[in-house]
Amino acid sequence: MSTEKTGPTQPIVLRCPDADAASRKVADLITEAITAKPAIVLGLATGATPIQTYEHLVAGFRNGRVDFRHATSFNLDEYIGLEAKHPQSYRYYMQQHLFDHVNFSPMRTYVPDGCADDPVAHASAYDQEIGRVGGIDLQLLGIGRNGHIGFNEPGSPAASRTRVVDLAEVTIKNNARYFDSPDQVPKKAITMGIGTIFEAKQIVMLATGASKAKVIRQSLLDPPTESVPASLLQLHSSVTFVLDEAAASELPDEIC
Ligand SMILES: N[C@@H]1[C@@H](O)[C@H](O)[C@@H](COP(=O)(O)O)O[C@@H]1O
Repeated sequence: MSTEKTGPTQPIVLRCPDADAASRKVADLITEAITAKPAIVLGLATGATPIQTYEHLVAGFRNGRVDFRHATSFNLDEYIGLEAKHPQSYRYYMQQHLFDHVNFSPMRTYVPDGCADDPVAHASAYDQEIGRVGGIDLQLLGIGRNGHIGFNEPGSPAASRTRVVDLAEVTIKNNARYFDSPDQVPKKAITMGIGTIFEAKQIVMLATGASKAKVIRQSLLDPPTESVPASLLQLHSSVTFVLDEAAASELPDEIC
């Protein structure tokens, strides 16, 4: 793996041989951050991509390398209309892949409530809660094929806050693989805003697989634009893209 600042862009790019190495690298970055600040505030992501990272963190917890006792976490997003016990809810995902296996205090794992009576008020309270604990120290991100981060679809304002959003057609189609049929995919979600994400002190973007290669190239090399939300990350002062070879395959050699 090689490390280098990219030319015209701000992010650091770490290119790893495969998805497992990239996932392990992200788990190591999170472990180092928790070791440096046990009462860390983490921003966490869902999707297929970070599953292996969570597996490495669970293994690290079991062998005593990482301790979540004093940590707090805020997840990026949740589908509107899915209860915590719905197998496709992001709360369920987080319990299944991380929270049920490590020693986070259950009082300090925040995921937006997709069944809140007043989702608009809930989203705004979620944003305030992040501020109340002092902001996110390290935010983990994945990326949608259209460049979305969290559920900030193309066109989301750079200054947006945690809010209720409509999912893009392509996102509904893509996420349909997790549901019995496409019409079961919720059409709305609560997501941290791009402005909320930008307040994190450090951001780690994990992307693996050839299906992410084009949007990774756009995000790192094209001028930052709200049409590709992840490209706005070029404007953040502390972003690391951790990529496997496949996701990095459209980047010029000099970047990695
Ligand atoms: N809201 C999530 C995002 O936070 C995630 O980054 C993205 C990519 O998912 P995957 O890792 O499965 O490609 O999909 C979802 O829509």
